[in-house]
Amino acid sequence: MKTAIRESHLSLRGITVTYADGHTALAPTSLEVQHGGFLVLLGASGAGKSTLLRSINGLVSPTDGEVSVADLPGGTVSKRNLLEHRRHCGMVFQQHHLIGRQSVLANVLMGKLATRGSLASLWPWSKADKLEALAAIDRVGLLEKALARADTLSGGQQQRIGIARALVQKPRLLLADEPVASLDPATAQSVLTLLHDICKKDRLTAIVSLHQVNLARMFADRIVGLRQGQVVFDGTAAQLTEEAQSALYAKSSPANMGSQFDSPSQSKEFLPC
Ligand SMILES: Nc1ncnc2c1ncn2[C@@H]1O[C@H](COP(=O)(O)OP(=O)(O)OP(=O)(O)O)[C@@H](O)[C@H]1O
Repeated sequence: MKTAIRESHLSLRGITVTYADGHTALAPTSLEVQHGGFLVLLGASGAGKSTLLRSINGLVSPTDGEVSVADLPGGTVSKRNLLEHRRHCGMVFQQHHLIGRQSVLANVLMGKLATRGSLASLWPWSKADKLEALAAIDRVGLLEKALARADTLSGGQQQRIGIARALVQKPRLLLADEPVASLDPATAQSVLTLLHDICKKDRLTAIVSLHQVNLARMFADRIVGLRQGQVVFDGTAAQLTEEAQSALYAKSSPANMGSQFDSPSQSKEFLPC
């Protein structure tokens, strides 16, 4: 087990999530995630992709199991080191979670609160902080928009700013929950290309949930397929045959999961990690 933790960036062992209403969204799930990999989570709506991502950064407390991170003091994520874990864990959301009436720069600086604590927002940002935020905005190609209101940007531009906000945190692990779900196909591909290129250049470990199988095939080093809370596929894009893809999105429920999974995914409130 120790060897696996040393070689992996992230180890999930028997992570299980049953929500307060009795829904088991994630059956016991174990995964070893290697350093610097670009792992894509696929699965139909309600399969448990967001639940898995949120279990990793502690936005959801697993009912059972543990998450271990190679470079985290203590190794296993617990209440004691959760904040430290989140400092190194950037998150990109489907709906950006930008504050529309604030400037792009102010939104990106929010990413620094993960490393400084929320009280930092009570004091003016230092010049060094602003320069770092501007550098992150430049990396996503939107420096000329730094002083524009966030709500004047297009959806694709807003998602680029969401990426810049995660980057300013200097994460080691980047989690992205359907980051391109609300974009048109061409914009989705260009935003995902940007995210992929940055992760590779900075050697970030990335776990990205997607609905677009074609994009997963294009960018993933590894695809993990979830179906009704269980891992039913784990392999490369080449190994995801048409048959495996059909099985991943098949409608019928596994016998042991019951009808609790028939309801559509509910909307959820996310918080930055
Ligand atoms: N807070 C919650 N309370 C109860 N059930 C929940 C909660 N959040 C999610 N669920 C349920 O858990 C299951 C998995 O949801 P989850 O959002 O993880 O799936 P998903 O694969 O990310 O779906 P989507 O692609 O639609 O976002 C679904 O049945 C969903 O309704």
